[in-house]
Amino acid sequence: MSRGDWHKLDESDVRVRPGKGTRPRSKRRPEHADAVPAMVVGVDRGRWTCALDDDPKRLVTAMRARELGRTPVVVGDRVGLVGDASGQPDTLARIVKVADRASVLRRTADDTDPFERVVVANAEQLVIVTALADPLPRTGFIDRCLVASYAGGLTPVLCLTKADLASPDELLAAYAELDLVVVVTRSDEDPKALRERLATKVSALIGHSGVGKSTLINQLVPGANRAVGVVSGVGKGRHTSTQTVALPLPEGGWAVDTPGIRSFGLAHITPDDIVAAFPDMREMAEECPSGCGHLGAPEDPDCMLDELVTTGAATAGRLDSLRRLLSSRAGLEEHPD
Ligand SMILES: Nc1nc2c(ncn2[C@@H]2O[C@H](COP(=O)(O)OP(=O)(O)OP(=O)(O)O)[C@@H](O)[C@H]2O)c(=O)[nH]1
Ligand SMILES: [Zn+2]
Repeated sequence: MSRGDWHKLDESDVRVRPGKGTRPRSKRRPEHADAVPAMVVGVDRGRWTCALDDDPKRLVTAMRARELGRTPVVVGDRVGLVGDASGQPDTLARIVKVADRASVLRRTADDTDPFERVVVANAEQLVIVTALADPLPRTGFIDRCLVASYAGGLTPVLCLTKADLASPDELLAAYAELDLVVVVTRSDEDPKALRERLATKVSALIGHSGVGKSTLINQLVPGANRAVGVVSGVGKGRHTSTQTVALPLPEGGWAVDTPGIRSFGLAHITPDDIVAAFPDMREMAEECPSGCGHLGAPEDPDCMLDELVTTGAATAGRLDSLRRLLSSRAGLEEHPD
């Protein structure tokens, strides 16, 4: 908002980002000065597998301390452990602290579900795995993943698999204006570019069944033994694993496999959450009427983002790309994935 506009301010103009799950929790917790730091790498029926000091060789099984109540603790969470953290068989540590999250990959059961679940915490990247053929790529799915990553504070990486079957050119053109990191892979070649992209970082991988995500993870993580399924019809495959799990990369960092997650409800995300991820647009969006959905005419005829194109600050293609993402959020009734 420019200075001259101050007199137009009303309370609804005061923009407070709705931190939601990312807000620091203020619940009173006992101090545990002796707690040791660890990262959650797996969750199974009330037991959390944690890597002490992020070391994949020092795994400890833990339970959630009573004082944490029902605080969700998910893969990627940075926790503090007390009790027996030796990792010996039949020992159990206790999670007494959960650090504020730097990013969250959330989902809801569908767009109308008011309950959102964090599925991965603190991932720096979201790798959106999409096959170029068999099954055919779905831009609706890619767009929804992009929205979820922008809103959750993750950097999206588009990974186009099965390049031996089809050319990536059409998809690359469709996403060119978004400045995405794109890597193209095929199973008969080492995924070097992706490997380099993931090194030392925590990255969540998401993709429809059959796109080759398990094949990729097996290439990236020796010994991961992710079951490779058989594609049977468009987007259908065999599901062998359903647990989200962080797998250690030989280069350092973690690949978080999210086998059960193939869709996102985006009900909790506002248009401003998405625009905030576009540094060249967010300032202008502050000039928009309050409640602007930034879609442009006819939905938002007074949206100021068109001004960026008029003045040459952004290309029409880039604004169109942003608006396509915004409408993938707005199109609540259409939920193809
Ligand atoms: N032609 C070709 N086939 C591939 C490639 N990558 C994977 N496939 C095949 O695609 C099928 C599905 O691969 P998966 O790795 O199981 O796919 P996924 O995404 O893990 O699927 P789910 O295990 O069902 O979640 C398998 O038959 C693979 O052999 C590739 O780059 N090219
Ligand atoms: Zn607007």
